Amino acid sequence: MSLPLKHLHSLLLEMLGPRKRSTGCRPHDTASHDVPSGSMYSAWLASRAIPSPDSAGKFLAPGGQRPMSHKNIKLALDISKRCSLQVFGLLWKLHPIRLLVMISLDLCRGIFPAFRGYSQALIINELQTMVSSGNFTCVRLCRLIATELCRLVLEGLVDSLATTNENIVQSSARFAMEYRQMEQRVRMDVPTLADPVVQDLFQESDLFVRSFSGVSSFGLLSPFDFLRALTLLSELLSHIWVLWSLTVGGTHVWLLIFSVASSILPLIFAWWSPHASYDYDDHRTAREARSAAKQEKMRSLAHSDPFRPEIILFGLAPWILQSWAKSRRVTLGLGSSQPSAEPTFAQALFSNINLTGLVTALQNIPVVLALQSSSASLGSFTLYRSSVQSSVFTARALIETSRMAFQGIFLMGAFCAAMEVQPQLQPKPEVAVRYRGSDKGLKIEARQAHLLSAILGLLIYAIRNVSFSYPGSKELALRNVSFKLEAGESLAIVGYNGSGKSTLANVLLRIVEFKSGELLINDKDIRRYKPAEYHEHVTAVFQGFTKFQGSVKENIGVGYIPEMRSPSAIDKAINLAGADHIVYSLPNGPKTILDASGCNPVSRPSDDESVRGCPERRYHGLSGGETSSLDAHAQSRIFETVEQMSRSPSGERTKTVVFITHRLSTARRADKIAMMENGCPKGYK
Ligand SMILES: Nc1ncnc2c1ncn2[C@@H]1O[C@H](COP(=O)(O)OP(=O)(O)OP(=O)(O)O)[C@@H](O)[C@H]1O
Repeated sequence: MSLPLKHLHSLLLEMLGPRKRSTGCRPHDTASHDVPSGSMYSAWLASRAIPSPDSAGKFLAPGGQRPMSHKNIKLALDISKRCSLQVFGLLWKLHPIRLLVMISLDLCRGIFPAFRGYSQALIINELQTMVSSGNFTCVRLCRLIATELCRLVLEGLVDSLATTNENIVQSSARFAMEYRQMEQRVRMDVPTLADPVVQDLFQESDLFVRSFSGVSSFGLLSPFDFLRALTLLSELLSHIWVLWSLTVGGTHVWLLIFSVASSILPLIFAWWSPHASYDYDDHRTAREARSAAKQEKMRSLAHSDPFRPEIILFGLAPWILQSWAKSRRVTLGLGSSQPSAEPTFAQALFSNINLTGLVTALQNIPVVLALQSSSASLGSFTLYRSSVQSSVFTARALIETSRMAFQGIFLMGAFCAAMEVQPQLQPKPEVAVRYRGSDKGLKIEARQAHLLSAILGLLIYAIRNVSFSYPGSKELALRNVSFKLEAGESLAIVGYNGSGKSTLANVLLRIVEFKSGELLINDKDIRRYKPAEYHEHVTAVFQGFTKFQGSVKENIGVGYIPEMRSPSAIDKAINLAGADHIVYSLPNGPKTILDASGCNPVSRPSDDESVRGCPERRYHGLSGGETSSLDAHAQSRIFETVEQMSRSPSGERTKTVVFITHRLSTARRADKIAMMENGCPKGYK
C-alpha cells in the first residue's frame, strides 16, 4: 500500500471513527500526561472544564471561551500572578528601553484627546467672543490656531515615533515567542505529542503566540494589546479630569448627569434588547468547534496534492464537499435547527434603529438652555460634550478589552504551561546515565522485571515483559517481548502484518515508550539514556520513508546534518546505498528537486520562485521501490551494504543490526530470528 494511501486512511479514520480528537469536548481521563497539582498546567486544565452537569468531566475545545464564573476569575488571577511575570520578563529582556518608551508613549497618547478637546474649545471660545463683541482682531485667534497646529504636529510626531518603536518591539516579541513555541515543539517526543490534552494545550499556546501578530480583532489579545489598555485608561482618566474641572463647584452638575445618562442610554438599550446576547467572538460552542475542526480537515483534504489519486479513485469529491458544506453551515449558523446565535431580522431591525442621533439631538436642548441662561462659553460646552462621549466610548473599549483579556489570560496560561511540559521519554536527572558504547555495537536485552513480578505475582502477565499499547488503544501491540542480542549480533524480525514488528523497532529506537518490563541497552535500562544522546548511536530506515520537498542532495543530507553541505559525503552516501544509477539518471543529478507530494512522478512546473526561470531544476518523482519498498534484488544489495558497514576493515563486527523483513531468504542471513505473532515473538532462535 502506498504511503499517501496509508496517510489518507489514517486521516479518514480520524475523521470518521469514534475518536477523541474530533469532539469539541474531551473526557477528562484522556489526559495521560503527568499533571502535578498546583502547576500552571493544572490551572489551565481546570479552566477548560465545562461547568454544566451533563458535560461533567469534559473539556472545552481549544480556544473555547471560558465563562466569567467565580472559579474562572480565581483561576485567571492565579494564572496571571504566575505567568504574566514570566511573559513580561521574556519581553523585557528583548528591548528594555524600547519597552519602557512604548509604555510611556502609550500613556502619553492617552491624554492627547483631552488636550485636543481643550485646544479646540479655546478656539471656539475665541470665535464666540469675537462674534459677540464685534471685535475681529485675529492675533489671539491666530495664536490659538498656531498652538493647535503645533499640537497636531507634536501628536503626529509622537504617534509615528510610538508606531516605529512599537513595530520594532512587536517584531522582536513575535520572533521570540514563535522561537519559544518552535523550540518547544521540536523537542517534544512522539508519546508526549500523542497525548490529546497536550495537543490541546499546544493549540491554545499557538493561539497565544498568534496574538502577537496584531490580530486582536479576531478575538486574540496579546500582552501588547493589554498594554494598550493603559492608553485607554489614561484617556478615560484625562476625560474625567476635564469633566471634573468643568463641573467643579456644582455649576453644571445637572448637565453632566443628563449628558452621561443620554450617552449611556443607547448602550443600556442595546444591552437590554434580545440582540444583546449575540457576541461575535463567543461563537466557539463545542458543536461549532467540532464543525470548525471537521471543516478544516475537509478543506485541507480538498487542497492536498498527495491524496489526489485516492480522491479521484474512490470518488471522494462529493463526500468531501458535502461534509465540508455541512460543517461550514454549522460554523456560519446557516439552516441550524438549534436557536441561532445570529440575530433574527426583527432583532437586527430593532437594534439597528439608531437612537444615537436622536439622543445627541436631545442633548443639545439643555446645552442651548444652559448657554442662554448662564455665562458658560460655547467652547466649554463643546469640550464638555466631547469629553462625556469620549469617556463613555473609552469605558466601553476598556470593558471589551478586559473581556478579551480575560480569555487571553487562559491562552497565556496555556503558553506558560506548554513551556513546562517535559518530553515523556526524557529521564529524570537523578536516574539519567551517560551512554557508553562498545566497539561491537549495542547489546540489547528485553526482559522481565524480576522484582515487580515477584511482588505482584498475580499480575505477572501485565507487568513482567516489555509490553506496549498505542494511546487510546486497549489492545497491546507488544506483549511480553523477551530476547537478548549480544553486541555485534544481527536479528531479523519476521511476522505477519500488524504483528508488532515496527512497534518493536520503535521501542528499540526509543521513539515510543513501553508500558512495562525492562529493556536493557549495554546493560543499562534504555529509559535512563537521554533520547538525543542515544539517537547519536542508532539509526534506522523506516518503512514509511519520508521525502522532504527539496533536492535529492538535501534529502540525503538530512540523514547527517553536519555533512549536509559536503558533496563528497553526499556522493559517498549515494555510492554506499548503491543508488548511483538512480540519482545520476535524474535530470539534474543530486540537485534534482524531489516531488514529495508523491502524486506526480513526472516533471512539473515549479511554484517556487527560486526554481522558476531555472528550467533544469525540475521536480521529479521517485518510485516506491527507489525509496523504501525494495524488490528482492535491491533488498539483497542493501543488506550486503549494511553487512559491509557493520564490520571493521579487518572483518570484525562493529555494529548490531536489527532488520524487519518478510523474506525468509533475507532473514536467514541474521544470527537470530524473532518470529512476531500478535505482538509477541513466538519463535526465537
Ligand atoms: N498509531 C497506532 N495506533 C494504534 N494502533 C496502532 C498504531 N500503529 C500500529 N498499531 C497497531 O499495533 C499493531 C502492531 O502494528 P505494527 O505496525 O507494529 O505491525 P507490523 O508488524 O510492523 O505490520 P506491517 O508488517 O504491516 O508493517 C497492529 O495491530 C496495529 O494495528
